[in-house]
Amino acid sequence: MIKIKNLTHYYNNDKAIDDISLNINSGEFISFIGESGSGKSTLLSILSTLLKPTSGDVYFNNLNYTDILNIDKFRKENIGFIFQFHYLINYLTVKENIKLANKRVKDEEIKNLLSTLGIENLIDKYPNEISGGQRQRVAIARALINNPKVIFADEPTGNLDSNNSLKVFKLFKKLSKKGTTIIVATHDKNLAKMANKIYELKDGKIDEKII
Ligand SMILES: Nc1ncnc2c1ncn2[C@@H]1O[C@H](COP(=O)(O)OP(=O)(O)OP(=O)(O)O)[C@@H](O)[C@H]1O
Repeated sequence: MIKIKNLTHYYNNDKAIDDISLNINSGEFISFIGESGSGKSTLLSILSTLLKPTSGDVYFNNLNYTDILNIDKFRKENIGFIFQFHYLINYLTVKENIKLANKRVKDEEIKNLLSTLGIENLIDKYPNEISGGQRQRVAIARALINNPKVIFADEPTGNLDSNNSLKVFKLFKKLSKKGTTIIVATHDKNLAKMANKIYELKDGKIDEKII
């Protein structure tokens, strides 16, 4: 589904990604681990179309990223983003925040999704009225509302306690079993183990495939 060929990225003269080639199949749950600065965020930014690599190619179902004509449409149709910091809008309710991703979505669908995430009772609350773990689940709901084919999650549990972190990774596992491709960067080796495959990055290279 995602094919990475000889991907290299420099920030000025510093090499952050060093000639990575990799294939990711549809429905796979992949974790990238590695020390701070090893290149995880850079790699996820490139794979999720947010950053153009210095050289190399990324294909999504054989479509080269460089050939995407309408990037907003492509992202909306294919990609869900989850970051460490949730970026919810404080003056919008949970429901309104989710509607930002899709104005036409029905309230019923939002309710169903929130219910799978165990937070249906928060639908009319504002972000500052709910906990950090709940906010992260709202951000995940927002990423899921368009049924993306692939979800990119960069340190999605970085500000969550272990219980909420586990819930998030269990949800990823469930989604991948239903066919969504999940690509996560995390520092947490134990959580990373819930993926089908773990790749360790070192100095911008894939150092080791753990599973
Ligand atoms: N915007 C930027 N400008 C310059 N250098 C950058 C930039 N972003 C990252 N880097 C550098 O690129 C390398 C890889 O960083 P990256 O953030 O991808 O690693 P990471 O594994 O995600 O780290 P962390 O776990 O701390 O988020 C590091 O040497 C970092 O300093």
